[in-house]
Amino acid sequence: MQITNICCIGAGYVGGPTMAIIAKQCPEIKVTVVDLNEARIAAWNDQDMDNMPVYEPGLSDVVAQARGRNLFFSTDVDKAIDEAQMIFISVNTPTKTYGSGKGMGADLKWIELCARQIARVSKSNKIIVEKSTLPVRTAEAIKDILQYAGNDIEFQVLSNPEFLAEGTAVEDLLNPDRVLIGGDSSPEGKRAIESLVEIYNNWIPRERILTTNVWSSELSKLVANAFLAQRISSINAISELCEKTEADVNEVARAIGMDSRIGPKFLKASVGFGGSCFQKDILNLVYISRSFGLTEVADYWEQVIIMNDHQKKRFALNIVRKLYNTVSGKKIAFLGWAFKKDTNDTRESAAIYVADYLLNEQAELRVYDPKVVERQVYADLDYLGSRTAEQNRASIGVGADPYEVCKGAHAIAVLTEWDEFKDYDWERIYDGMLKPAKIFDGRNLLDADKLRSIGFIVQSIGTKSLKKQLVAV
Ligand SMILES: NC(=O)C1=CN([C@@H]2O[C@H](COP(=O)(O)OP(=O)(O)OC[C@H]3O[C@@H](n4cnc5c(N)ncnc54)[C@H](O)[C@@H]3O)[C@@H](O)[C@H]2O)C=CC1
Ligand SMILES: O=C(O)[C@H]1O[C@H](OP(=O)(O)OP(=O)(O)OC[C@H]2O[C@@H](n3ccc(=O)[nH]c3=O)[C@H](O)[C@@H]2O)[C@H](O)[C@@H](O)[C@@H]1O
Repeated sequence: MQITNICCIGAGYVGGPTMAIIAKQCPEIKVTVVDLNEARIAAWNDQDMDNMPVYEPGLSDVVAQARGRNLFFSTDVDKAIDEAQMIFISVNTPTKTYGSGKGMGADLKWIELCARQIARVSKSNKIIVEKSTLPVRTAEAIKDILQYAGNDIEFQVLSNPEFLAEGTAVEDLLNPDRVLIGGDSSPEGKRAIESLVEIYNNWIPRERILTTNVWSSELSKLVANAFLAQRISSINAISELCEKTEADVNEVARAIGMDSRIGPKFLKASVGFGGSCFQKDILNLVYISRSFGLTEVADYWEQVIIMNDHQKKRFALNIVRKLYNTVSGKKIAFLGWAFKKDTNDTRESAAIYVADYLLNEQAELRVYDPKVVERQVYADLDYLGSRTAEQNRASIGVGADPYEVCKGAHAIAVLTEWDEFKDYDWERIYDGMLKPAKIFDGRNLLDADKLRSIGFIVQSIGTKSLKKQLVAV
């Protein structure tokens, strides 16, 4: 089927950028992105590109090019469903916070609501595309709901998981390693797969478009994220060993990464991975494995999360230890709050958990992040529920000037690897701090030797310098 009208339910970090790129690359297809969240849709439609709800390098240009031509953002979900031949479901699938599977399984209520709405509104045959990350066999539930709608409409359900990383979404979407499409092996299923292949084939070579059965596609997405996160937990585990042995984790990562069987990517030791997906998707994998009675499999993958939690806590406790075992009333400046650079997304950011530990120790925190606004920092802490909103606001401040944020601080903690941090006037920052001025670099981002020559005491993750500095402290 030649697709000329697409709708995407969910205008978030995936729905927005993904559809913007399809609209850019396929000017003959009308793409409508819908969401229940009116403020979000208004922000996507804002003429001032600085107000876009998702910050991604290069995205505002893509949206500016296609919006109003063949890319539309709307809250009229029914109308968009009715008109579309192909409907992407790109809604949130967070970890469940209640009932059975609480804290482990994916909450699929928004997926089910979409399926019911599609079943209710549709008057013509449609291809439904799972873009959200879903537990394996979710397509079965979606099919059930659609089939029992009783309206004699033919629905094909495809799985087309998204592999973009935030901060590089535009680049990843324009030039993906692969596109994965899972579908039925029936003639109708194959035709549906082919319709989606044709869309991607407008800019992605056919050999990079992989087609599989639905279940392999659904499961591959969870597995890809689990493997990526596992590499980070592996190198973070080694970072702790490096600190005890005077090995340098950067050197170890380089040495092992040059083995082509291991490869150099995703070996950067850090304060711990964050983001909306790694933890949720691994927990989901663990939950599914346990539900099949696969205890060893579940335990194996759960360790990736346990190690990540340990790394975040270890970083925070180290700050306390190096500030003479108390941070009560001490000012600590946070550089970065986003879960990685080049995004305004803070979901599951390591910064939130490090802040929470330090606030429990009665530290006074000041935060600077180039893209995260004050209300988001408060919302993230309030969501944890560790203390009241008033208490959070009394002990953490957010500033728009990094020099002001660092002024009078006992220590600086680098939580996000924003490039601009490297280029600051570090002598000026040093002059404004209490002495000894300490930097805890959770991203191994800064030039530690240069900072030391200024007078800072620098603690990086997994480097021998940590031990040497210990002696100095
Ligand atoms: N954030 C990322 O980088 C990636 C996310 N994913 C997956 O994509 C999915 C979406 O993730 P994000 O875009 O980050 O989530 P998000 O939370 O940014 O966006 C989801 C949007 O769906 C809307 N929504 C929920 N139910 C709705 C309904 N019934 N009708 C209309 N709109 C509805 C919400 O209002 C929200 O704006 C998740 O399953 C996630 O695991 C996959 C790859 C990358
Ligand atoms: O399903 C998803 O949501 C996406 O999850 C990740 O993308 P994302 O979370 O946006 O960003 P990553 O670059 O993977 O970084 C995740 C976290 O790991 C950290 N990280 C990454 C790499 C590394 O070597 N070390 C490290 O600590 C980052 O700082 C960040 O906190 C995957 O990389 C995407 O392929 C996937 O589509």
